[in-house]
Amino acid sequence: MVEYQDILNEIHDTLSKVKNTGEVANYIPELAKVDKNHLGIHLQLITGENFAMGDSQEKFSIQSISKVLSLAKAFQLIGTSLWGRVDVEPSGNPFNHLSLLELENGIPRNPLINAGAIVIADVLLSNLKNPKEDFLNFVRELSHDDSIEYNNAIAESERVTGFNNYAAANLLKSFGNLHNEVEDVLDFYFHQCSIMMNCQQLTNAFFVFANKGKCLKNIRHLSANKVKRINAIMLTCGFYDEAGEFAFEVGLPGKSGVGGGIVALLPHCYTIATWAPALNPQGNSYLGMKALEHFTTKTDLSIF
Ligand SMILES: NC(=O)CC[C@H](N)C(=O)O
Repeated sequence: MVEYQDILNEIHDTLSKVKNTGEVANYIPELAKVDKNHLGIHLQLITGENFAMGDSQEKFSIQSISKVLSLAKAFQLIGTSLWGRVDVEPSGNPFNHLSLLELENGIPRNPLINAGAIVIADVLLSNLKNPKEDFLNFVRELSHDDSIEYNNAIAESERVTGFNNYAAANLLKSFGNLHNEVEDVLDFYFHQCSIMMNCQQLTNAFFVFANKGKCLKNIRHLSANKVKRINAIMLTCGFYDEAGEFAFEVGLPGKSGVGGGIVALLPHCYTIATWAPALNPQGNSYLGMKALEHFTTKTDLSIF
């Protein structure tokens, strides 16, 4: 029997002695206000048991973690026709890289880099009646939690400094791969990134990817086939130019966000979320990566 709580406590002790060389994201001014010394972990087993450590109940902005949830909704809505507008190859580049997009005629490398997520946002705008409301409801349904909300101050903070994302959206528009107006698509995108969740809520929302498409309450939201594809995209593209490093160190499909969150999962076994706001130079949580490396090494529970 694995002593999960002991392992989480050990990780906390080990990491509290590590010099945290990361920095909080400051290109979105609202995110720069967060204290970099938080550390939380929540573990949700497929059997229903839960284990937690540190600041696992504090909410933070999920940022790019939302890209997996928007992808799931878009895939649920329009199926495989999605792959005509966005590819499924790792980019090997930072999340906001632009030049590949021009070279590859406005087809983003994958749905988890910014340009890809902006195309997904466009798909949702075209296929949902009340896009922001409907998407938030989808996230709430997956998590079984109606308290989940957008953070308008963070969305606005990102909008006024979002020059790179405006560039990506305009490039996509020039190639005909954005059907709605740039301003409307980005308004949706900035809001999805602003969603506030804690580690436990993230493990609940991602349960569907560990459980062949069924959520914690055993309701089917996605087919097992779609979940297989989404997990493959998380494994190969979830950490941008550090996807190889995350597979090597941790060995799980997962997704990070510049709010300092990471969520990862072992199919048929567990979901786990970490929050530690200081980021490494690739934009992934410095201590979160270390915590997950310790966890899969100590438990010997990774996909490999
Ligand atoms: N990696 C991230 O979390 C980036 C998301 C952020 N909202 C951006 O578009 O820059």
